[in-house]
Amino acid sequence: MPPIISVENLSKTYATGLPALKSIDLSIDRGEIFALLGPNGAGKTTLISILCGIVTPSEGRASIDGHDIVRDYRAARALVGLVPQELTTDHFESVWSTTSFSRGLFGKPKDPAKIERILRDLSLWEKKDAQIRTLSGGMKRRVLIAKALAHEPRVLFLDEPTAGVDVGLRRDMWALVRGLRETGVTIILTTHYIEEAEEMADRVGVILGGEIILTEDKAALMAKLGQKQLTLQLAEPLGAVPPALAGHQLELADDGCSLVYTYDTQGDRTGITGLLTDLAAAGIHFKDLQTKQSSLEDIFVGLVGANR
Ligand SMILES: Nc1ncnc2c1ncn2[C@@H]1O[C@H](COP(=O)(O)OP(=O)(O)OP(=O)(O)O)[C@@H](O)[C@H]1O
Repeated sequence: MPPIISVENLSKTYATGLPALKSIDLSIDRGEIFALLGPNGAGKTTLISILCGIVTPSEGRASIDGHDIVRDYRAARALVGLVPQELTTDHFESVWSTTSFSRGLFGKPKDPAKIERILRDLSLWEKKDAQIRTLSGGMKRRVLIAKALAHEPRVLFLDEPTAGVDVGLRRDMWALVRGLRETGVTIILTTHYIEEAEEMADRVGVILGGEIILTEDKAALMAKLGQKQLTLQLAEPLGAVPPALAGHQLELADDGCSLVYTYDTQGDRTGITGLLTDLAAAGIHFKDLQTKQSSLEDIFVGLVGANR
């Protein structure tokens, strides 16, 4: 099946002369949850805004379910729901009317049962008649999601969906997004919370300085996450790794006081037992040890640092 979103050679230079996106190529499959990670100013919102028809690209092409986002704007836009980063809602409207109005904007016939379903799924039903200004920040964010879903989009863009949201609500939001995916909606989210991408995404893209520097399946990332390091603090410093230990993936710290062993937590065998046996046989004693798991955050920080 062709990808639901296809982006080719997409660039954006703002009137200020700033190149916010540089020749982006990207394909998003139907039904996947794709997390777009990147530091402030990397170009995430610009990319989403172009795909939603809010910002015009300077170069290149993008299509949503085969509809070109420029030439076939209406058809492309009708397939998309956008939950913006900032809380922009009409404060004096009720939850019900603002959500129903959003559906009407896309020319969809009134469907109170559909709106009710959306509000119930978002735990907003009890608040359907409340003015938006009376809601908490977390509820307002859910109203934005309700509005974005009102016209039954096939693709949902969530720009920083859980910024400023407490931990409990963040987990609720994750469950909600997973539920949406179950209904066949493709989800693209931007986030600064690496944990969020780790928790939810099928695939992760890293954008930096307007360029996508990596897209990878979460499974592949998990293999990277599976790396662990065991650091052994030695009782006596060493000048070099003894030849008897050459078979192990060991590195000696510069001061010779610790040995670092890197291993794969997802492998059948970590090799730790063999290492400890060989260390004892070589007469090497250690006074302390610690292990450290590399997280998606470590990988992300490493990637961003290496590409700056
Ligand atoms: N309307 C605009 N005019 C000029 N420059 C802009 C405009 N909008 C964004 N930019 C610039 O384009 C670059 C990319 O911004 P963008 O908002 O896409 O980044 P982002 O990755 O979403 O950042 P954040 O994580 O801070 O939301 C930034 O340098 C920003 O200052």
